[in-house]
Amino acid sequence: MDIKNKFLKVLAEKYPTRQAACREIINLNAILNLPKGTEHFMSDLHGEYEAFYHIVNNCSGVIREKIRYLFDDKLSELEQQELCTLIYYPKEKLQLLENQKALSDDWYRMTLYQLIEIAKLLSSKYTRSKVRKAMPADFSYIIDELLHVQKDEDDNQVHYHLKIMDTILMIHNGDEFLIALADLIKRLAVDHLHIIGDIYDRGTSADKIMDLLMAHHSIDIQWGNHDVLWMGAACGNPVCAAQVIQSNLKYQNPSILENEYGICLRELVIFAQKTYRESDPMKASFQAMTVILFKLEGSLLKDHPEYGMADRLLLEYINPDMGDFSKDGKTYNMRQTDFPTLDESNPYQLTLKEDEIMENLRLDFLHSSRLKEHMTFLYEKGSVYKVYNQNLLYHGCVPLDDQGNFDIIELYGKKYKGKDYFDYVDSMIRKAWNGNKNAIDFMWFLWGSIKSPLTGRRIRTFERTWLLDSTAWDEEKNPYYSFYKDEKTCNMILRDFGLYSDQSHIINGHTPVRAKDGELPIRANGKLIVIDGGFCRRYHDTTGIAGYTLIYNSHGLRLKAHQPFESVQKAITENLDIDSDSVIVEEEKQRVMVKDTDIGQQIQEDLNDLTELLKLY
Ligand SMILES: O=P(O)(O)OC[C@H]1O[C@](O)(COP(=O)(O)O)[C@@H](O)[C@@H]1O
Ligand SMILES: [Mn+2]
Repeated sequence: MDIKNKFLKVLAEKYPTRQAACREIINLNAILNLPKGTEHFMSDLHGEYEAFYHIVNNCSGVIREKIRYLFDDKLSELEQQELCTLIYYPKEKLQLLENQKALSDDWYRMTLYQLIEIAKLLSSKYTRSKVRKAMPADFSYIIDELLHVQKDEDDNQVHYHLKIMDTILMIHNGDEFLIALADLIKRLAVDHLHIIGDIYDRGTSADKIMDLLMAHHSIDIQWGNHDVLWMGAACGNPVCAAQVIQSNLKYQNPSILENEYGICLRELVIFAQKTYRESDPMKASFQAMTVILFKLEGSLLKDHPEYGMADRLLLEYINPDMGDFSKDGKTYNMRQTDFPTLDESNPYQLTLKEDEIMENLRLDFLHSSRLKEHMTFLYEKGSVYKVYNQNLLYHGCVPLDDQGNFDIIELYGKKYKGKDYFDYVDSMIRKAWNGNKNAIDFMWFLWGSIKSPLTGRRIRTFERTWLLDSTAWDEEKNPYYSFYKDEKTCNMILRDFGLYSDQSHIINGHTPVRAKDGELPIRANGKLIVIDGGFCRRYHDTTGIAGYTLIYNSHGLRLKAHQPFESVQKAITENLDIDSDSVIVEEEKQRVMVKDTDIGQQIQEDLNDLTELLKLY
């Protein structure tokens, strides 16, 4: 038997009769002709758990739009807003309403009815089976019934549904039912979530974001430079670990290290207080860790001349006695002038104590079970880039040369560019997780190099931390960031990744969009979209808004520009939502259906096989 017949024989086991095959063909064809599910794109979450949690709950403003669409002439602005909050935070809002004695059977009846209307609207573009699978198991039968009211002559169905509602209320199951409906609504509003990198650093609670992402029904992640830094630390790279600790100390956020990931700073704090003049323990620890960081960085870069980052060997230019820094005939004053552990004849050597402290910290990263859980998830759902429904997603850049051509990167006797380079980097990141020493070291290159697809900048932590003269802080950017405004460049990149369609876009994170200076997130005649979510509070002054998220549904692409978020507490008590303006990036001439998507392609292949099988029956 040839391979094809063998395959059909296996398929025949699944569809043993002509009718079984026919039924599947009809079902699959039906699915192909439904509108595509909604994709949401977010990036640069930077540990801002509350703002992220809110955007996930309000589905980038989509819930608000649906409520307006259904109830604008029936409910006041305030009532609509209350209903929104109830969907976003059902448990908390119910508690609040109960405290205010605002709950009654009539309220439940009216509210549950409204929620069912919203769920009906959102479920209309999915198959009944898919919607049912999305329902919380305890209520799936009842919700399924209620979503499919059919009017008959005597209104029997309506009567039947009223009875269902009465029973729910009689046995005081209204809260659970309401929560189940609110969850279903949010689940249906976003079919798939893309996170285009930088979950970690700056904000306080990246770990809580990770917990939330792990509970999401459908998600992919493109690693950002900050994520890869944490991944490097979790793989056992001491330089990555030192950088993670240094920047979290800078942001006065030792809690994520100590309380969430069990990385114990005690030894470091005691050592720093004993060794440095600074009296504040956190500041002293920051100074001690910064010195350790640049010593480790120097040693690693000396081991790896192939990274081309020797310009980062900077400790040797410090004059510890003068407390200044001289290089290339220029002398700079320094923010830190106390260097008790720096040996001028051997500046990159850790002292015995520094080495002992750092080794213990490195082991803490390596052995933290919560970190392992989160990193395993990042590895499973993540990659350097993703091609999804004809779009290309990545965090940083595709390295280009000064002429705007793909830069050729030579590593270990091989040359890479474009997609091949991305694939190489992806494989190195995975090797690091499997303990390959060279790959573990490489994680530092990916954090700091102008040729790293995740970073694309010459990272200058040394200058930014220590030199007072801010003209030395500028981080040169990869030429990509000037050429990516050209449609030609974007098309060149897309083609390299096998994307030739007019509907293809590059979706990029990493760079805050300065909306207040009139900067737009859309580049290259619409071919490239930068969607830094701008969750990071520290950047709000520079950008003027909180940032952007992107929505791709069957009608096209829409950007949502979000105003800054106050707090979950205020959202619940005062119904404060994030105000979001919608900008249409591209409207599809024809509605995009499942048949036009990646899943549609798979279904079409299944259909072809089934049609072959049918011929044999
Ligand atoms: O603004 P901070 O937190 O001081 O960090 C500055 C550093 O972060 C970076 O901006 C990288 O972070 P992003 O990827 O979020 O831009 C570096 O370029 C820079 O050295
Ligand atoms: Mn970034």
